[in-house]
Amino acid sequence: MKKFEIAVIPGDGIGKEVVPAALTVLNTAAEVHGGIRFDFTEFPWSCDYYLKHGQMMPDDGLQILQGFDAIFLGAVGNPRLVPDHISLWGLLIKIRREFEQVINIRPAKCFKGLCSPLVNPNDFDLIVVRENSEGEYSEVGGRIHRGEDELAIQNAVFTRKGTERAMRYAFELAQKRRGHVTSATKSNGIFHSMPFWDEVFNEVKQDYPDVATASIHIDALAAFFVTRPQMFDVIVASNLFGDILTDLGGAIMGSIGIAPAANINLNGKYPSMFEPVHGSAPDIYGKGIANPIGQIWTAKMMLDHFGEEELGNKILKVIEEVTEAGVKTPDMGGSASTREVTGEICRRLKAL
Ligand SMILES: NC(=O)c1ccc[n+]([C@@H]2O[C@H](COP(=O)([O-])OP(=O)(O)OC[C@H]3O[C@@H](n4cnc5c(N)ncnc54)[C@H](O)[C@@H]3O)[C@@H](O)[C@H]2O)c1
Ligand SMILES: O=C(O)C[C@@H](O)C(=O)O
Ligand SMILES: [K+]
Ligand SMILES: [Mn+2]
Repeated sequence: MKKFEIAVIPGDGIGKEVVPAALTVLNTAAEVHGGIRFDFTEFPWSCDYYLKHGQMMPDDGLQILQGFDAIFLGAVGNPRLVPDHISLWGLLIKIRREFEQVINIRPAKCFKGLCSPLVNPNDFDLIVVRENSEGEYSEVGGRIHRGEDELAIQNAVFTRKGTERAMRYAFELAQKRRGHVTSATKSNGIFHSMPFWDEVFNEVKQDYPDVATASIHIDALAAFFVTRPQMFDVIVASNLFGDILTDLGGAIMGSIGIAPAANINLNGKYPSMFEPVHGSAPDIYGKGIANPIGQIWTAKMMLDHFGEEELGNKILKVIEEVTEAGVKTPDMGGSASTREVTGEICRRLKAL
């Protein structure tokens, strides 16, 4: 029996609804498999925790997490209680950074049974490789002269190491897929970092002559996500561009509530973290209607990471069957609850 030790952080808002749903599916998947087991250890780190303790996680939080095979997280953020930059940098981004989860992979594809808002919802199947450790997400800068003459400076940080690492990951992924990488750039408007990004891309691509490439400005690229998403295979993007593109990836699938993500530690020193693209959705929290598919598909990505691709593929297949059968939450145009969608996924998984 293979055993996986998973640290579970439901976090805030609908994280507390979709994480338990995904754990139910994971337990069902383990039953179906017969040879694996999950040990879940839950941590209450969240904005509620912050209100009680003055921090998003305890001082030794990272030390505690380090011993696990993976971290399974829901969402972080409750702007009514804690400013977003405090809560995210205190938990989600802290873990990404300290655990050197330098790549964030976020697939999007045309899904059976989903109602895409696209006029021409052509078959598309793309994956965004988001640089996850630097770029526009930086603590370098500051604010002075509070008041009328206030000034805010936010520096972006692009290292050759981080840029090249994300690009190489994208090329290697493309070699296993349809052999195409698109670089998301903005070297017409961003004077230093994006020309640098382009230079590194042009260097790195020389090492992958079997992979075709394109370099497209992020504004045009965003439009192409809507008008012809089928043109993309792998897209490599900076931290912020990748963030924005992947909400859009969710939207063109039919709902941001189904988009999955994986924060990957490449050097094996720390666990990787699995959390969907969406946030804590305070507008629907507590109604029992959050779409659990993003979190469940994220669980599938965790299984892939563990080398259990076959089981992961079964989960994805069942998710598609369930949406095709019309068991969908309201964000996808259905009327099912989180619990009903989860129950149907488990039922079909057992019946496979
Ligand atoms: N990775 C993360 O933990 C993460 C990601 C994004 C936002 N956030 C945080 O979440 C909070 C809310 O942010 P936001 O409103 O910008 O983004 P959001 O993703 O939480 O919500 C955007 C919209 O999508 C809907 N939505 C999201 N997930 C859904 C699901 N599973 N099922 C059905 N509908 C869903 C919401 O109801 C809302 O209308 C903020 O505090 C933000 O900082 C956290
Ligand atoms: O900005 C972030 O990275 C937080 C959230 O929007 C995400 O996509 O994970
Ligand atoms: K999330
Ligand atoms: Mn985001």
